[in-house]
Amino acid sequence: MSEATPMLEVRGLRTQFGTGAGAVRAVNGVDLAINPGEVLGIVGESGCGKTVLALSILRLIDAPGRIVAGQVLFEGTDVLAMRPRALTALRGRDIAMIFQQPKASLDPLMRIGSQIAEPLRLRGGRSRAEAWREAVELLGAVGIPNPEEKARAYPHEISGGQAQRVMIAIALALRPRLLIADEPTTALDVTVQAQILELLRERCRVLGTALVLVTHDIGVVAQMADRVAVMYAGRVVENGKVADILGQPAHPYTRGLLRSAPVMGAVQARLREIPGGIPDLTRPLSGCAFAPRCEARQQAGAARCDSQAPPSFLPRAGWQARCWLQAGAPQAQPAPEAWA
Ligand SMILES: Nc1ncnc2c1ncn2[C@@H]1O[C@H](COP(=O)(O)OP(=O)(O)OP(=O)(O)O)[C@@H](O)[C@H]1O
Repeated sequence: MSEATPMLEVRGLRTQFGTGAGAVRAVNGVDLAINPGEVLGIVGESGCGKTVLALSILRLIDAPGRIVAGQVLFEGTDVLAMRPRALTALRGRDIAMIFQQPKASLDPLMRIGSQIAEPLRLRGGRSRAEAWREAVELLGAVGIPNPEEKARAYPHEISGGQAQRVMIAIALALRPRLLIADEPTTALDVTVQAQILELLRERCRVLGTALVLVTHDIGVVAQMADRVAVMYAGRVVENGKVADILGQPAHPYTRGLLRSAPVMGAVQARLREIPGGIPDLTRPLSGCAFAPRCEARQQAGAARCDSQAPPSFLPRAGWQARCWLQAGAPQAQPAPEAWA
């Protein structure tokens, strides 16, 4: 962790889904911290629990899902214990969220200007005219051409990229302290993805909003984030500064992700997928969840990997990795209890 006091702390979070086959442990003991104004990337393969973690932070998990343990402390107050009224006030005003499918998140029957103006009027105390004027300004700030005219358009009249720009304007209209963006560019044409990410980072920087960016693409993390949490099978397996972790990953899973994606313009001869798939999350794990796919475990023949879940080690201050065999293990110290 950096020395800053975290704005949001997730402690021991567990979210499960009841299914006929047993409880899916989608988030299985996550600890995380987000500092004011920083960009935290959450990365991992499909199904490793990123979306469920993001939704759990805002208590947006529907049945058969249930948060079964943990705390989500926003500026010291546990979101999981908040009463409905406080929770409603928190969402959108303090913490906002944007999703993968911008068009599905917009109201098809409402002009886009009104969709931005509404929260400004109802929750930001603006008059109708002020809210509309600000909505037009915000459309301009997120790069919508002819914002006055576009404010009167309906969602079906704009492109997917423009819809995501509108969602960013809506999410940031009330200047939240934290924005959670779940794969915000996955549904968009590749040509606009980089522009939208750049816009997101720029708007958050201007407003001093911290950003949690959920992505399966470690290249996006390299481009955007200050810190990264790498998730595998419902857990954070490595967590720290992007420069440390992408420069010298301690966890074999992080190394596998890096090998399977082009990063920071590095010239790579060949991309290699990590063989195998994520484990069945209904089964209790006896050792490291990644052990069956882990090259380092195969080379070292470490039986401990199969029988004991690794605690967090600290390769360096502010850097945690859950691996018995991590690079630099001799210097690595077990993490304090809160992170173990
Ligand atoms: N409603 C649900 N019922 C049962 N299982 C669920 C439900 N929603 C999610 N899961 C399971 O929880 C696990 C984590 O899913 P999650 O969507 O968080 O993964 P992800 O890392 O965000 O992947 P993706 O990038 O594909 O969205 C998966 O095994 C998924 O099948």
